[in-house]
Amino acid sequence: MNYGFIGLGNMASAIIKGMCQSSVFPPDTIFGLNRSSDKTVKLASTYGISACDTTEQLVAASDVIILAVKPNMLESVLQTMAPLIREQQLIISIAAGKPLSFYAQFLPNNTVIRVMPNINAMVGASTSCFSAPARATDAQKQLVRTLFSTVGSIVELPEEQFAIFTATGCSSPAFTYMYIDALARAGVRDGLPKKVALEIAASSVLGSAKMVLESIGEQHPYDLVDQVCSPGGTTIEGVMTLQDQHFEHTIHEAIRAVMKKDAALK
Ligand SMILES: NC(=O)C1=CN([C@@H]2O[C@H](COP(=O)(O)OP(=O)(O)OC[C@H]3O[C@@H](n4cnc5c(N)ncnc54)[C@H](OP(=O)(O)O)[C@@H]3O)[C@@H](O)[C@H]2O)C=CC1
Ligand SMILES: O=C(O)[C@@H]1CCC=N1
Repeated sequence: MNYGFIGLGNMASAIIKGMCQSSVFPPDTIFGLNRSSDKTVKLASTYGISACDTTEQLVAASDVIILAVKPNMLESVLQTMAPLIREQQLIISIAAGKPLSFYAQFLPNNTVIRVMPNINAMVGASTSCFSAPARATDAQKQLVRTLFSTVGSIVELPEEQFAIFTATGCSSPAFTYMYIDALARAGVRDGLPKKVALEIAASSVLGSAKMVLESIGEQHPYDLVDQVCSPGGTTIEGVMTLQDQHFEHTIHEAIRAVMKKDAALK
């Protein structure tokens, strides 16, 4: 089975890295095509994947085609692909916003599966989901699970939940990076070197995420908050300041803004 990536930016590079580092997907089964050739050349030399110069070459070589261009490039990519595609080829798209019905306009005879990974795929820690049409076979869905398991975890969701998964699972790393940097910056103000402050903040966030994951169903996150807040202590001052400053509401509004933009991409 051969795999062809169209678009070799941040996400495709992360997925190709995961595939090549697994023992499941040999590099000689992976093909790549990018608008500018520098990224193709780099991935070919780093991982040993095959570089394609044209859509014709990539489509001819691939059993599974992974679309990893920005949503605004999809229409022209799909128009170029449509006359070249064979019915048995599986299409996987990781683009935000575009529903399965969008792809069916261009490729009515092919199975298209939407996958939403996140940028933590770069370190093998993506939280991913996929939505498949009724026509998708169990083997096609299993292939998607196997492929994206090389860069983290993956669950199947109904397409109605794809946008909120994208916001809470795949846009949120940006918010979390901002939070980590804000903690570190505050540490710098009080004398910590930035590198040390970042290590402390990121490590604390990692541990906190582990605590939440290991207590789901047993303790509410606010039970954990209460365990940090000593009566009359220091942390409660920070917690109440965050509440006064609408910390939670700000996060909710950020997710709402992501959802609004996602809907506009359709
Ligand atoms: N970044 C993220 O956190 C996530 C992104 N996504 C989705 O993944 C997709 C890719 O995002 P990301 O990797 O961040 O974006 P990038 O901009 O890093 O990568 C997109 C790549 O597509 C290439 N490209 C553009 N047009 C064409 C074309 N016609 N043929 C071949 N290659 C083309 C670009 O080439 P060039 O080098 O010339 O610019 C670029 O390398 C998007 O649809 C996004 O919604 C999904 C989950 C998370
Ligand atoms: O910002 C974006 O459009 C993509 C979708 C999820 C993360 N990044």
